[in-house]
Amino acid sequence: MASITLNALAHSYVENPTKPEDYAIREMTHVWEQGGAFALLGPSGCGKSTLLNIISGLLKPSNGEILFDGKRVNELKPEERNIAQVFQFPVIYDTMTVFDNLAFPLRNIGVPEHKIKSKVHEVAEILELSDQLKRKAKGLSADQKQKVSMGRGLVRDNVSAILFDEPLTVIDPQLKWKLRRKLKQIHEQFNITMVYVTHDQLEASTFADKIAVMYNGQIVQFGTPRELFENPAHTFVGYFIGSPGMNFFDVELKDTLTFGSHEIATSDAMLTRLKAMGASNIKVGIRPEFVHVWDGKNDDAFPVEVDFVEDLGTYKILSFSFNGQIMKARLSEDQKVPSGQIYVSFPEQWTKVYVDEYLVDLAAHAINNDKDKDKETDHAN
Ligand SMILES: Nc1ncnc2c1ncn2[C@@H]1O[C@H](COP(=O)(O)OP(=O)(O)OP(=O)(O)O)[C@@H](O)[C@H]1O
Repeated sequence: MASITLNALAHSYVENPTKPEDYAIREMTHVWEQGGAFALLGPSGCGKSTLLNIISGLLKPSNGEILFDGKRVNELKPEERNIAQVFQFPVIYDTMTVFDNLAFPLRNIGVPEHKIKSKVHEVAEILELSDQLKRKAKGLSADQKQKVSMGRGLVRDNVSAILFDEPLTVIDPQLKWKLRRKLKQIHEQFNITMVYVTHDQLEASTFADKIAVMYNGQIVQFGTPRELFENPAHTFVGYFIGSPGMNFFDVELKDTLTFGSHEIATSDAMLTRLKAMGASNIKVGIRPEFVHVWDGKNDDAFPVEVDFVEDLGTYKILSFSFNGQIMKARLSEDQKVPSGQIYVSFPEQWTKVYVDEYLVDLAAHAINNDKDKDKETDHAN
């Protein structure tokens, strides 16, 4: 087991990178703590595989360091890093038996045959492969093959971490949840640091305790599934997490925040902060789940026009036009289906403000200010 630290890490596939867009990984410092179950979540092309390959040693980063338990491993070859990697497509030897496939990494490093036998049986038991050990791998189903791939990582005692790169891509949907549960169980049993790469928010949140959301070569937020949902640190997180994603609209900072002729309720502390920042490019975000749809007329709410209502079985998604922009609200099953002009409001607690796409987090700002004050007091003493 190991903690994995990325220290001022950056990577470009371009020979002489000059601008941020030249980098597949933009400079980042990040820690995956020892023994955690993590997900790296982001859309295609955001840099997930590049980052995994750098950690496992298949790719040398252009800048920065990778540390396992605080020790630099940049110069170590993949086989010296004790990292197991499970890819989208199972990497196994079709002509070998399941037993021999699982034994392969141990035979490679000269482990005695009696130890191999007990380890292979132990891992096969956990993966529910015991009755397949004598079979040739060729005849296995895709999910069984992927389990063998995982098993090849788990047989080694000295594995520091297991990296999963979209491991369920080739698995039938009805078997996915089974394998996901297996992975979770393996994590609990082995207490190994696991990093699970995916573009699927459901896979990420069912597997991981903490998710790193990646966008344009950067980790824009690292938090629990709940934190990502309730307090997206970047507009991309709001948009990417949730179904449908967060509503965003551009607002202007005057005496208050305005959207067209509408005033958007926000605290005085927020207005003071935005003015102090000299903020322009301001967006307000609210999740469809938190938009309040009133049953009747309400003078304190915004009049909006219903566009259409989508019935998704246990809930409905209401699309409405507010100041010419289409937004969404989630209605529960028993809520009245509205039409025509209706009234909606945005509870202040769930109305988030973003400047240049990043959340203006007053709570974090207050903590940092307190820390700065403590430092000043320390210096004064
Ligand atoms: N070998 C390569 N040479 C040049 N550019 C590359 C190479 N591999 C990846 N890239 C580029 O680096 C960026 C990040 O790619 P990467 O494969 O790491 O993203 P990803 O998030 O894993 O995407 P996907 O889910 O599609 O695999 C992309 O713009 C991609 O085109």
